[in-house]
Amino acid sequence: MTMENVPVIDLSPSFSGGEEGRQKVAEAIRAACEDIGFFTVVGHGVADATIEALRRNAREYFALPLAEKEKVPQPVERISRGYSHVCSRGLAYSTGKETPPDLQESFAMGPIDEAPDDVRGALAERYFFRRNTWPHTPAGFAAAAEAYYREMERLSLHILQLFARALGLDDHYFDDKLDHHTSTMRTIYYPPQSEAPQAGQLRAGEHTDYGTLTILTGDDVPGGLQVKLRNGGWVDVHPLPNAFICNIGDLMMRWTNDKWVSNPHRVANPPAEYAHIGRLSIPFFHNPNANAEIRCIRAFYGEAEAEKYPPVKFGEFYLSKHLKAQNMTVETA
Ligand SMILES: O=C(O)CCC(=O)C(=O)O
Ligand SMILES: [Fe+2]
Repeated sequence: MTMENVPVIDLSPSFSGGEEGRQKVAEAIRAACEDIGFFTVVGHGVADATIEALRRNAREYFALPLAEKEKVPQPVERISRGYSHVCSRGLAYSTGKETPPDLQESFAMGPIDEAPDDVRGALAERYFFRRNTWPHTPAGFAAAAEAYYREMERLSLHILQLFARALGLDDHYFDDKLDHHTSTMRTIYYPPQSEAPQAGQLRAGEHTDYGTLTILTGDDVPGGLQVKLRNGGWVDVHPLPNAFICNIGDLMMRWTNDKWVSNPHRVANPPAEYAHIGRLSIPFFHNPNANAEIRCIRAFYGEAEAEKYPPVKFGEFYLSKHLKAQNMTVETA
């Protein structure tokens, strides 16, 4: 890895620049994904007002008393819906590491669309297509989150098509693996730290994301996102105004037999003089269909190079990591 900073990529030529524009943007994405695994996008076409409306509602929500926030709790299946309180998860557990839990609270949602036929009535419907539920206050939270989620659906499909091109595949290679996607979105609040964290405790422990692509807006404050370099060092990722930070998840690594890296990242604690500042961040985790089979693409292995990962069904792969991050295992009954 040679990049020490997250590159900024203007997506506008990929919307309006025809074949040449798409190719140019795909090349820039390929360079980032073969290296640091993170890139910032501008020219994405999402209106500032859509981003701001969700950020405002999320801030209002997290400022409510705990009892109010707990009125829409995370369901017993421990899936990404509803409110999760501070210290209810540890992202480093998903990598098998023992740390104190993460200093964050969140409110999560999943697909707005209904379960497809191949999932309806199966366990996967309960885990991936459970209806979203919303608090009464702030009154605009649900609408703002759904409008933003719809924009993320559009943008993530566009970027996945650029991924396909960047990998030398047909632009639509991934389309049929994503047409009933199971993406989730979390509004996360990292509260001010009135006490020093425990040894090894972070706002978000070191991990890689489990899906295809994460698209994030976050406050640029001390105690923010950091990405791990190959030499073991950490570099701060500074969100630009009205831009999104993108990073690839484990599935891109599995599909490409490690040609693309899903890079470890974490959210650091603020230094003591900034410990009174909370941080809001909103990752959209793009995930494929529950039943999509994730196996190394033929072009990425050959005579000399074996497939590094056995084929997995996305739903099973995801649940095992997601539940591990909460010290849980999959319930199969
Ligand atoms: O809050 C952030 O900036 C990153 C959060 C993150 O990496 C995650 O929740 O997977
Ligand atoms: Fe992450």
